[in-house]
Amino acid sequence: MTDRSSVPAAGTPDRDLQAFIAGLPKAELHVHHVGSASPRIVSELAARHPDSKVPTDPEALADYFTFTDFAHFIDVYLSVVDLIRTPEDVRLLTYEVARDLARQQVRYAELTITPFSSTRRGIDELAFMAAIEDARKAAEAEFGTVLRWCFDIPGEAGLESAEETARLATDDRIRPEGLVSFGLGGPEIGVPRPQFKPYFDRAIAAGLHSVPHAGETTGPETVWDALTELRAERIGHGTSSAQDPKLLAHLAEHRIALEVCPTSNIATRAVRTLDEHPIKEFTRAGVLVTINSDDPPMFGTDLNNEYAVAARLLDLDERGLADLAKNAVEASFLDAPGKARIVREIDTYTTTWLAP
Ligand SMILES: Nc1ncnc2c1ncn2[C@@H]1O[C@H](CCC(=O)c2cccc(C(=O)O)c2)[C@@H](O)[C@H]1O
Ligand SMILES: [Zn+2]
Repeated sequence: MTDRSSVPAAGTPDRDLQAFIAGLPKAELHVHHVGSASPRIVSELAARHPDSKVPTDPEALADYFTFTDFAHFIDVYLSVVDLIRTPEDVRLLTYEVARDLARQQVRYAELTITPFSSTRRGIDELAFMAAIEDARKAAEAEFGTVLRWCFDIPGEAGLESAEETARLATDDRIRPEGLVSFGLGGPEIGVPRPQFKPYFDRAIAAGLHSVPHAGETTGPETVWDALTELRAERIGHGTSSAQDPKLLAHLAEHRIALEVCPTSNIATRAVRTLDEHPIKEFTRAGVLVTINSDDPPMFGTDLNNEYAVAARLLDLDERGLADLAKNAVEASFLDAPGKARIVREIDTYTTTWLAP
């Protein structure tokens, strides 16, 4: 067995609670498209492209997905991005991601996609949009899981990537029907958030929600920048918010949710250990916490495991877990009837589970 000691095992030894989580209807708000490629899909694509340094053997892949720091994680991430070369690769990846989400009883997911990374590698932009939309519609019809898109700027790739992402997200002839939000990802160090303000302004004017990553690998000032300059409605990670009580109070007062991804933070070494993760400080301050998986196969996790980790860190029972699932529904960009339907489902499931 490959050593994955940097990644925590399942968060709780309580089998009943794990079974409850497995069946709990959920919403996933922070999960990356390419970062969700299963080991099977990655191996298959790597075998198809022997020039790639990505291993084809699943055992070797687990080793390959062990990261020394955040920069190393991004290097590895981009080597997987390099495997996706045709619209059919994009369609297959998207459809398989939806299948994995459906298996975990995820009813609704906002998937972060970086279209710049694909168009700059030569995939035709309209064929790219058609591929994700085709997969979205097939997944909804076949699995009942509703997918929506967040297009993110890979900030380290510079303003050229911001311009391209804004163009693809706002041009009516190109933007896909499932697009609901606009994001910013990649390394934060040396990539100040305020420079992206004009692009977020354009996306917001076009009706998109603002959901940048911030405070994952830098301090709380980055989260403030995301709020004031990029008009963030939710924050990706926001881990360092715990260092600033005024910021926590602001997030709580304005119901700005944090998209917390505990195992990701350990795997990329943004946080040292799970026990040092500030999630408890967030809930204590009254911040709306949502639980997410980020890049699940790369971090040896899935959304169900993230709920198990949260149950341990926050000492939650079934009702507490159901409340976490409802937080994600509340913070989602689903319409009101859609939210009410999933909340009802969560309540019915929980009541039935707890009935004597
Ligand atoms: N935990 C995470 N935290 C932050 N981001 C995360 C996380 N997980 C996944 N991502 C993704 O990583 C991408 C990074 C891509 C990037 O930096 C880059 C730089 C230069 C060139 C190119 C290119 O494509 O040519 C790409 C982001 O866009 C984001 O979607
Ligand atoms: Zn992320």
